[in-house]
Amino acid sequence: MAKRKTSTKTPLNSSENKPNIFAFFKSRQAQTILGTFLILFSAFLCIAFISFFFNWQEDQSALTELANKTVRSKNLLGKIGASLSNFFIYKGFGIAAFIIAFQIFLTGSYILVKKKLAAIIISWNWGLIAMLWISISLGFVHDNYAILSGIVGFEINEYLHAFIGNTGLVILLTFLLITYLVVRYKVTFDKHIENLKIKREERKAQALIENETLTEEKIIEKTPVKASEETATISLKTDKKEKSDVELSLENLQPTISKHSEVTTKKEEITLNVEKKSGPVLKTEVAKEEEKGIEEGTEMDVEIDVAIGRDEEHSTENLANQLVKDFGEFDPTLELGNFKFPTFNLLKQYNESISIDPEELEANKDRIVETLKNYKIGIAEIKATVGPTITLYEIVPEAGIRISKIKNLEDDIALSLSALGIRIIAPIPGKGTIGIEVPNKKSTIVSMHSVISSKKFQESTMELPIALGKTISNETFVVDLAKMPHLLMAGATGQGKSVGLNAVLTSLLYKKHPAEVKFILVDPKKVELTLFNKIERHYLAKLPDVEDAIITDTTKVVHTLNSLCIEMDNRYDLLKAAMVRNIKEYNVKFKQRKLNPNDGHQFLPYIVLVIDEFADLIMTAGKEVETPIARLAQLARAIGIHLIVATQRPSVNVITGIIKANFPARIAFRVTSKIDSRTILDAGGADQLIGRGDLLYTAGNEIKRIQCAFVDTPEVEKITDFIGSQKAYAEAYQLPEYVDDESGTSLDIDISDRDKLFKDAAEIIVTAQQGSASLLQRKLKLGYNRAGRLIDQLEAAGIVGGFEGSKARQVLVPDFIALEQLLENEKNQ
Ligand SMILES: Nc1ncnc2c1ncn2[C@@H]1O[C@H](COP(=O)(O)OP(=O)(O)OP(=O)(O)O)[C@@H](O)[C@H]1O
Repeated sequence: MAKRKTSTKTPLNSSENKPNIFAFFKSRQAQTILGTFLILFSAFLCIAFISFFFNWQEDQSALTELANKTVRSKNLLGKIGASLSNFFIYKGFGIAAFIIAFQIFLTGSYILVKKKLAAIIISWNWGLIAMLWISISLGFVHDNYAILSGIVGFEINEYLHAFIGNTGLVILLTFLLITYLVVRYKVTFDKHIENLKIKREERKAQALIENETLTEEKIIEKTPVKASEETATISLKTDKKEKSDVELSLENLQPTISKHSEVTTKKEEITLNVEKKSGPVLKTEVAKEEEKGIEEGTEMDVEIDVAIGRDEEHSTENLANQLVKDFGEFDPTLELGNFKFPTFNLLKQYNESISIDPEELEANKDRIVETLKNYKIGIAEIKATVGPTITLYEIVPEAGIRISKIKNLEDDIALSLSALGIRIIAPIPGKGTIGIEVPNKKSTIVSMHSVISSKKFQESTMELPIALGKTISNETFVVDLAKMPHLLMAGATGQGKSVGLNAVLTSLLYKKHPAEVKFILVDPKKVELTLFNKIERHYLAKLPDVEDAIITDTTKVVHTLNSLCIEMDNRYDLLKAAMVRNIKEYNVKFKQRKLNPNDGHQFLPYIVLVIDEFADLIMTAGKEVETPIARLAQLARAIGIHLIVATQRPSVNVITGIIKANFPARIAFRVTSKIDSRTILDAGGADQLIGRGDLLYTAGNEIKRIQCAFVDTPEVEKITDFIGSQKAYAEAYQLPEYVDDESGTSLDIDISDRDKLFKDAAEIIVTAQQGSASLLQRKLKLGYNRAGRLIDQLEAAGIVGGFEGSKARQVLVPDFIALEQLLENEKNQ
């Protein structure tokens, strides 16, 4: 029973299995197998075809005896390869038979990537047509080589030749080729004709744009004829862009086009797609244009976009460029265009050839060697470099000797050498040697003349170059004050500090035009810097309504420092408005006329604040000077304010931590104790200097020993006379006004006690209708305290409302007339 049941079910199962076999052929597995087979078969054919071209004559006998095992074929793929090739090439289409291999490959790939059957059929159609055409053409060109055209090509060619002759055949083949290209690849002549037209129009438009100037643009906007020309140009460009989009899309879609007649409809669809793409972005504009009755919305939208972009570019760039073209770059030195820099002959020349007695050298060497030997330090090598005031003996100790041992023996070695000013550098940074600096018996003066006239200084491109003196190897030492960015100088009395300051100032006078740098000189001793009074209207900066440009009074120093802080804030505002990071970039932009002077922009000179005898100031004014100095030192570098602070007493209560932290560049002349040396340099050594301009310089890392250039008072006098006798500015550079807290009174309500800028402030506040202290700070160039006090007075006068936290105060006076009335009424009361 059971058996029967099974047997009855079998036919049913077999009928169900049938569609399953078909299903297998339809499955992806079968498709993958078929696709792979076709691709490999195409490769097989290709190899066979290529091989056939080389061996077809020898293989003829093999082809006739296919079944005979002993007859071998020379074809790489044997007899099968040879006979397939013979069939497709010789008896078929010649060289064009490769298209068959290619079509098989394409079919295999299409199956693998699941392309539709229709696509495969279309591809075969085009392939076979191309194969036929090539075969006939080759038959025509090489009628002697049947292998190239195959028998099919050869025969058809012969047949056609008999009917239409050679010329007819050429015409027919050309026509067929063009038809093929036109139908298959949509090659039309109008595209080329259009391209030619567009190119010509573009050239015209380009010429038009190039000729446009700023003024012409304005005319274009006003004149409808020219405006339409511009529109025409842009629409032409747009047309071209749209076309290329369509072409691209068509190419991409080509394989799916099955009939020639579909081409036109497809093209329409694609054009629509392009419009849809740009649609959402420009939707509102489309609506606007449609309202105006313009049919082709997209084209107009793009036009508007392009026009806006171009206008913006021209208005900003061209204005600055045009100004530079018309007037050249802004020249800050123009006002004193005839200013002459001081000449070299104002500086005294000394005999500067370094001469050292060889005996002295030898004796020093012997003593060094001997002294070190006493401490059991062997020397492998010794080398001497003779400088203007000292000679450096470089020692390479014997292997195994610890450097710290030599360092510890510094005092003993100095004693043995019985000379002042021995400094031991163990090891010399960057070298593996130990340096012992020994003063020369006869020192040479380094003249200011020699350092100023040196190539290094004259050709320097630094912002604020300072020729400080000469190094131990007799090279001119030039540093940039702008990079330091602030300098601390210390040294006991009579060691060359004032000469050092003069050297710094002289360097700047020789290199910088009065328009480029301004000095603020603070000299509590009242004698050192007085000579510079003569160049007040050229190089000095001072507070308004102050008699002397050189500041000697402590209260004035406090005012000046606070005023500098205001100047610093104002400069930062200018830099911010100009969107630059530092004074250098700002001035470059200003010179290129990219900043409008009507917006408050002006060329900014560097400001160098020199304070001699800083200790005196700290003793008398304390925190009052320390706070603004620290603030300036912290922030002023970017806006071109640089400080040079000199002191006799480098003790910790003068050079406080906060000052020290902000003055990375330091110069130490000879000091009296090691502690002082440590305070100024964070290292010993300054106590070992020999004085008379012998100094140690550090910019935060390595310490360098320099012989300061010597500039005497008569020389400085000559220089200041030379400059002072020339045409000057009307007055010294004006610093912003500063009124300190104490000068205001608490009785602000009293009209007579009001700030003298009260009326100006009231007018500014009423005009702007905004009661803020920062507005006054900006407009009147005031400090925060004074602006705040003015606001209080305005409040007391009933011009602005009460304090409202972070919000600006309310302005209670609506206009100028009301303000005038209010102030008049006050007076009458
Ligand atoms: N670079 C130098 N080369 C040669 N001699 C120098 C040099 N610098 C200073 N001297 C000598 O040292 C003397 C004192 O120098 P300077 O007046 O600069 O000292 P100072 O440190 O300013 O003293 P004080 O603090 O008392 O004013 C000068 O008169 C000069 O003779």
